[in-house]
Amino acid sequence: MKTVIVCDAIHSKGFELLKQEGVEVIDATKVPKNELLGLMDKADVAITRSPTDVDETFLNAATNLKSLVRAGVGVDNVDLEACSKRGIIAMNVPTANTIAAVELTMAHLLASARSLPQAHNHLKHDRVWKREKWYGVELCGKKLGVIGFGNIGSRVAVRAKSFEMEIVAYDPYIPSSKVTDLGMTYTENFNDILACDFITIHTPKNKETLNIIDDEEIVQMKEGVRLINVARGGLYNEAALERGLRSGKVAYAAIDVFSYEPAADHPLLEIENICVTPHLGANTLESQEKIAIQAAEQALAALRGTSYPNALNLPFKVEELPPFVMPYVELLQKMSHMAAQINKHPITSVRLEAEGNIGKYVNSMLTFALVGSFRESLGETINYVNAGFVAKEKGVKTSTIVEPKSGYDNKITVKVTTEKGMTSISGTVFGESEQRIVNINGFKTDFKPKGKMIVFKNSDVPGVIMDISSILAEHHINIADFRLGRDEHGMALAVILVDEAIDKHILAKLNGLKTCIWAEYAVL
Ligand SMILES: NC(=O)C1=CN([C@@H]2O[C@H](COP(=O)(O)OP(=O)(O)OC[C@H]3O[C@@H](n4cnc5c(N)ncnc54)[C@H](O)[C@@H]3O)[C@@H](O)[C@H]2O)C=CC1
Ligand SMILES: O=C(O)CCC(=O)C(=O)O
Repeated sequence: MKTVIVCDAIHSKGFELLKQEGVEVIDATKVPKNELLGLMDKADVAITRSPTDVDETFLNAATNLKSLVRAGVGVDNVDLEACSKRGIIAMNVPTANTIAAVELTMAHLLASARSLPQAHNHLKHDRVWKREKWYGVELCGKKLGVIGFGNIGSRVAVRAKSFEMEIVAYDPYIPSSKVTDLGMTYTENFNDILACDFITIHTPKNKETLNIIDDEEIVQMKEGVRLINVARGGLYNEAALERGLRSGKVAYAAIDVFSYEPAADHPLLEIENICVTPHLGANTLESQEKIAIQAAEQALAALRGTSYPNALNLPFKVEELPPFVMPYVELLQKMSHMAAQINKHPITSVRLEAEGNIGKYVNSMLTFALVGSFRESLGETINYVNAGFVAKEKGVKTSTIVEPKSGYDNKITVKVTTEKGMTSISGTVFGESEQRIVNINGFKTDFKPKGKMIVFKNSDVPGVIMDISSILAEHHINIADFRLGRDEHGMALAVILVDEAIDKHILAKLNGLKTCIWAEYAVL
């Protein structure tokens, strides 16, 4: 039975879904993080949230892990490269908590304009009714700088615009029209953001965005600027923010996320003019239910091996490959697997050549050639995520090239080179999905890449077919199909499809025939 470990709290609907499907579920949501490691080797799939760091320590303990579902958006606490090296497919759940995070940002934006928590505490806890102490500012007519105009940032902007704010958006990775079509200002100049009255950030946390607001930026800001962060701690340098707040340059900060969490002892909590929440961006009932269901569905799909929704570390996006490419991809993996079976030596290079429209997709397709080539020696441990890493680690050279057409609308050729030489196999697809291997090592052929087959290279002299068939008959091996290709140098190459498996003794007898150059066996 397959096992899913749930490392952090998710809505009960997620647990129900997993249990309905009959998988073993380990509920580790209340297990301390140091004890969690002791359970990780049991899991095929793990579901995590922000409290669980998926780092080398976690992954070293997760010896059986095939997939990981981060039940949320941000993957700054998931070591994607370490996952890829281990062949672990990492997925996130990118949109289920968008509205929850957007609405919390709006709450923080309003709180920051009116010092809501401070006014609340003054009345409720200090029992002081002092209206003159709590003068705020209006959002209407003010400029809101939005850094990162993705799912959350763009929706915050739309809501803020309805409060009659003027929106200035900075996001170098989107077309400007995404902003301007909404009647907002797009800028490539970060200084335009620094000139705003309110600034909110909605980018991932990475090398580029860490400390994107630091002392230098705060110096350039307006006196009395208000800063909101519902994305990740550290995007605003926390020490710089503290200095800005203490000096009064920053009038107010509203912060949901911290560079370390839990952050109950964080220095920012000592500051008066700040509104803080303990990473509540995703914490609405609606969002938690949606995330848990989607995370469970993704975990189940991964367990079935049928799909990997929102996979983050596949070297290609399956959904971006047009349907006509899919049979080629499958054919390529089979051809590469065949090449590795008939040339069973350490692989030194894998080259993919393509003719026709299929040529546009050679780079994505290379992964499938690598998986096929390594399948023989590495079995199921090789997959689409780690194939590139394995090739690099083994020093296997890879290349792709688009060639002019040579008679087929589309043709792919994989050339697998080992210490003993190169094996070249070409294939094409007839109609929508009829896969055919059409050439092996320069010998024309035509057969479906399926079943048990002997590949036999020989001197093109009379009697060879009889010699082969009598050895096979002697061992009660039925021939299902026989395809012969000949060249102009007196050589021939036969692909003999057989009904029964060929063992090494039969193969040795075939190789012992006087006319045989070599004979190999492959199963597809
Ligand atoms: N507080 C919380 O509980 C939550 C926090 N988050 C955080 O919010 C972040 C944003 O989430 P979404 O909007 O869903 O992600 P998204 O991927 O839809 O949007 C991110 C945007 O940031 C932009 N971006 C990337 N690098 C940038 C840079 N250097 N400068 C400016 N823009 C840049 C991207 O182009 C993209 O448009 C997540 O990465 C996550 O860390 C998300 C959900 C809940
Ligand atoms: O609830 C969580 O795990 C945090 C949500 C979050 O920060 C995210 O989705 O990026």
